[in-house]
Amino acid sequence: QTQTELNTNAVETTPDKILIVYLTRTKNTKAVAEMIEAKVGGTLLSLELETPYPEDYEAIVAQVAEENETGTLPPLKTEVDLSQYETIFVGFPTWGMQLPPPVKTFLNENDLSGKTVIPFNTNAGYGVGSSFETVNKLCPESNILEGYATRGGIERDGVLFVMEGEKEMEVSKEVNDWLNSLGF
Ligand SMILES: Cc1cc2nc3c(=O)[nH]c(=O)nc-3n(C[C@H](O)[C@H](O)[C@H](O)COP(=O)(O)O)c2cc1C
Repeated sequence: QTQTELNTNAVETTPDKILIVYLTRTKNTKAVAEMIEAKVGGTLLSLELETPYPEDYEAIVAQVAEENETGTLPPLKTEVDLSQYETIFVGFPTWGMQLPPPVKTFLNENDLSGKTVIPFNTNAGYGVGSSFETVNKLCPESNILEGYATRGGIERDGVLFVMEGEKEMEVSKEVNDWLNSLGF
């Protein structure tokens, strides 16, 4: 193989042009974000709300359901200038089988057109729901690459952070394989 052929699948970017933005509550998605950063470099950015969600699980579930129903986009405290970034990883938990409202806010108020967008997700075992589809919809002019999802916590059952020990090793390997398959 020639050098050109070897590189056909390579994502042509440098760490200073990579942003890893994520929403997290119990830090599972954050752990995946850090694994991505360990492999490709880039800048980590946690999405924070102007008004944080309630600590109580039932209360946040109710509030998110209400926001999803009414299409409310909760204002973010986090502001970022995306102009220097070419590749944007967007990480989030599944909430109510959807993309969490703060991530909808982020994708709504920032222009990601012409950029490469790569979603990643943790969930309680019910999958990504409509979240990846919604990323596609909210980034119509972006080059969206295959996402990654894994099982995280099950807060409903009191299972919060799980990215340690064997699980952490397993996810870390999967994340590496996924990033390799994308050409990183
Ligand atoms: C408000 C809320 C709604 C959730 N809805 C779902 C869901 O619909 N499906 C699912 O599999 N997990 C659901 N979960 C569980 C989270 O997706 C899972 O615990 C995830 O790993 C949390 O990521 P984090 O630790 O980065 O916050 C929900 C969690 C919360 C707090």
